[in-house]
Amino acid sequence: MKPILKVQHVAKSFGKGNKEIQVLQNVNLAINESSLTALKGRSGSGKTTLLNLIGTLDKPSEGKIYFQDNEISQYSEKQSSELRRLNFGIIFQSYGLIPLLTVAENIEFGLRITDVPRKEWKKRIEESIDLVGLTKRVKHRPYELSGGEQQRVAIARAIAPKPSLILADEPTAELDSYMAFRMIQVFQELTQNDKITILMTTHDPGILEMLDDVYALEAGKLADDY
Ligand SMILES: Nc1ncnc2c1ncn2[C@@H]1O[C@H](COP(=O)(O)OP(=O)(O)OP(=O)(O)O)[C@@H](O)[C@H]1O
Repeated sequence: MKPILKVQHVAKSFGKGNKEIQVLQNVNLAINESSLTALKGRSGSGKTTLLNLIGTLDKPSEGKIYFQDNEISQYSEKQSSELRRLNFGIIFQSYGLIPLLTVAENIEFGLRITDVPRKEWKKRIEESIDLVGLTKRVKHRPYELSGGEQQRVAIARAIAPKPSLILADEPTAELDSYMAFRMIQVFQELTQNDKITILMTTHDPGILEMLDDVYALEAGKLADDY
């Protein structure tokens, strides 16, 4: 199978001089197209930092990242935002929902910036809300929802445009074990039916066996044995 995403010898440090913190060291990954992969590791091991580098939200200090054979770690701000807009769906730990908009409007807002034709928006909104099981909450605003429901809206917003790559930071953190299982099943269906590649971070040992690949980060390095 062909990797859609390659991370080669990536290092990341923050700060300078004696305040420098080395967060990632010599990370190498090859993520296959249409696979569901997790990065696991303790809090502070560098999972979010690595996801941010892959999502072109930050640049590595060393090494290269390729998406569909393009070296995206070299992209300008403009190229990066275009790449994210058209190819990536990002689920942040903080959800990033817009408080004044309803569930459906939040998802529509996500679709607006993509190249999905307007006539398809309604169907995409309905489908994605149905997939995350929030049909009865369409007209609610984020503050009227539980943390887990908000997390599912963030998932629906990322999947509605059917991007090539979904990067999901702890997408099941707020969900109970049944709902976490359901969401991973949805991710499996997206990889199989829509050829979407999904890279997620997780702490949850209960879902690891549902994934195609699991990489373990330990203090900024990929563990040999995972
Ligand atoms: N902008 C930054 N400046 C300085 N240090 C940072 C910055 N971002 C992250 N770090 C440090 O990098 C380390 C890894 O953080 P990161 O958020 O990637 O870990 P994580 O594995 O995602 O943790 P968690 O599971 O708690 O989200 C932490 O020690 C953190 O303090």
